[in-house]
Amino acid sequence: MPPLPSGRFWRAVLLQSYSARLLAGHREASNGRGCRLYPHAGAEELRGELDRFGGVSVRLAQRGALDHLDAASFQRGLQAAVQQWRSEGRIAVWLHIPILQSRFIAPAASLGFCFHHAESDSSTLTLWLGEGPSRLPGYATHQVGVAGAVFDENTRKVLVVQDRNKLKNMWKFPGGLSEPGEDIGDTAVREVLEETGIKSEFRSLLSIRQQHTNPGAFGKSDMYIICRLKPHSFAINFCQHECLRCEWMDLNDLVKTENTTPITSRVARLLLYGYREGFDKIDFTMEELPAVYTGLFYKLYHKELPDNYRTMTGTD
Ligand SMILES: NC(=O)C1=CN([C@@H]2O[C@H](COP(=O)(O)OP(=O)(O)OC[C@H]3O[C@@H](n4cnc5c(N)ncnc54)[C@H](O)[C@@H]3O)[C@@H](O)[C@H]2O)C=CC1
Ligand SMILES: [Mg+2]
Repeated sequence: MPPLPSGRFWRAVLLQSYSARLLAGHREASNGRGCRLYPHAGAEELRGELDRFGGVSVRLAQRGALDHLDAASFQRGLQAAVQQWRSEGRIAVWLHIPILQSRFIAPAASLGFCFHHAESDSSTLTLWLGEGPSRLPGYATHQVGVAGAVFDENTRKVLVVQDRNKLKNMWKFPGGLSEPGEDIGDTAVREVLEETGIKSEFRSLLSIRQQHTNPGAFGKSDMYIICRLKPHSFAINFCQHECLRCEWMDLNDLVKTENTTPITSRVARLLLYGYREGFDKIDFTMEELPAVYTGLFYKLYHKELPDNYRTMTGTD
């Protein structure tokens, strides 16, 4: 074995393979204390960083040092590293594995690592090292679907579709799954356009349904949000892949029909109430506000109130 670095460097790691040896190191990272795996003989460097909770995050390289490392050597090296992290009081290890290095998943799992999540090109495994049960947060728990109730106040008609791939042909509002980073209102407007060809504008949020272990959500929970939209065009050109039928239906007819889903029926009644009594009675409107994180903004949805609520300081 070659001489090991001393001082702040760790004393022992070792991933040994035909051509690569990796040495786990310890150093001051630019943003605080960090951990680092140092390769030998030109193999690519692997880094780990400490997070603010006392966990260590290791990102395996997409290519390079690990290409020639076999699973057994990786497992020995990881085991030594875990022992070191444990002795240093680290509370957890986050191991990010690019999809092309997936052969290291099984050896990590045999050391107690579990999947935390996977994206299209990588998976993230975790190992809890702290006391008691793991306090690491889970990954995404819900999918978000958004529908648009496009209501034309002039004709009292609302836009409805029937899905093509359903066992029962029920009327519902056009909608679909939100994309990462997409605002709720933008999803509603986009899905309505894609499914029906109708252009529209976001007005308010009407209802949120939360349903668990949804079969269409890969066993996760489903948030189904219905927005009120105002139409900007009226000529229907619906998506043949997703929809069987699409039409402008009188709101009274949608309220009365049995050929609809319970939630569509309920929201149709909500719309009718808003139409009669004023939409301010049913609308959750949106306001964009600056987040505590510099440069970021968020959308806040709540019932519209008289302006003086913004400056109220107490109950008097
Ligand atoms: N109660 C209601 O009125 C209904 C509410 N929803 C809600 O709408 C949201 C999802 O909307 P969607 O219109 O379903 O999403 P979407 O508009 O994003 O469309 C999903 C597309 O993926 C396709 N697809 C789904 N699973 C597939 C698979 N395994 N293989 C191949 N293609 C597949 C579908 O045919 C469809 O074309 C959810 O939040 C759900 O709860 C959906 C249907 C009815
Ligand atoms: Mg859809």
